[in-house]
Amino acid sequence: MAYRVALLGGSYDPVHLGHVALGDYFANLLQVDQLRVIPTGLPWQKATLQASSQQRADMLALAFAGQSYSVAVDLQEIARGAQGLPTYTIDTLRNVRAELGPQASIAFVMGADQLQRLDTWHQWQALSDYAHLCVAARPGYDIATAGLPPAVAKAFTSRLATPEQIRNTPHGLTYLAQDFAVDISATQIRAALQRGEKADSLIPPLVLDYIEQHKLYRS
Ligand SMILES: Nc1ncnc2c1ncn2[C@@H]1O[C@H](COP(=O)(O)OP(=O)(O)OP(=O)(O)O)[C@@H](O)[C@H]1O
Ligand SMILES: O=C(O)c1ccc[n+]([C@@H]2O[C@H](COP(=O)([O-])O)[C@@H](O)[C@H]2O)c1
Repeated sequence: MAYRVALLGGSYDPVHLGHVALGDYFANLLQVDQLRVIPTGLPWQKATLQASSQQRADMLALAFAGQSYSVAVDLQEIARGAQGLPTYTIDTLRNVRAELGPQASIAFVMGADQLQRLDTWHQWQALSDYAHLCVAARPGYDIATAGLPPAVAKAFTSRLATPEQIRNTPHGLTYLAQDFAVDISATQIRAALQRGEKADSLIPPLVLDYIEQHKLYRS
């Protein structure tokens, strides 16, 4: 049987329980051999990040420690960022495809907020040449295809598939987890921490300890 991996890219400033739930959801749905979490290096569409690359990677490892499935933190985007190269998902997918070979099932996971702006991503129409696109609904973001840019709606709905089809195909299909509903964002957490609140219902305990030890997000 071909190798199966789900990729979960993000800024993770900081990682939160929404990310862990997202990883759990698709790791189980797709019965992956590995969940690969990939912190961005230079996320060109985001304002400056507060935590360093090392800190974001450290927090990710703590957040996903002890899951029942295999998890790896992939530092390739941080390495490219250190060379001054912007983080383009297409580059990451090309690298993972070259690493795992043509038969592996590779699923790139994102939230509904990113699907809504997928047509702004670098070479977005080529993403499906390398991976499946798996999207989770997110409170506050309309996932109905009528709310998507027409080209995204067309590309996404024409390739909708079942989890089984995604598990058994290398790339090119889409999936929408409409029942996913976790109302947590890193923006909300940064604001809470800045106000001196603990945000302990939103962040894994080991990540909260790390944030306190390193005095992150206080200003
Ligand atoms: N609560 C959530 N529900 C569904 N998807 C989510 C959720 N939180 C994050 N994601 C998805 O996880 C990926 C990484 O998200 P990111 O690290 O930017 O977190 P964020 O909470 O969206 O951060 P910020 O508030 O700083 O924009 C993105 O694809 C995003 O859509
Ligand atoms: O490739 C792009 O141009 C691109 C543009 C915006 C976002 N992304 C990716 O989408 C993922 C989630 O991004 P973010 O900003 O929500 O953390 C992360 O892996 C980013 O690198 C990718």
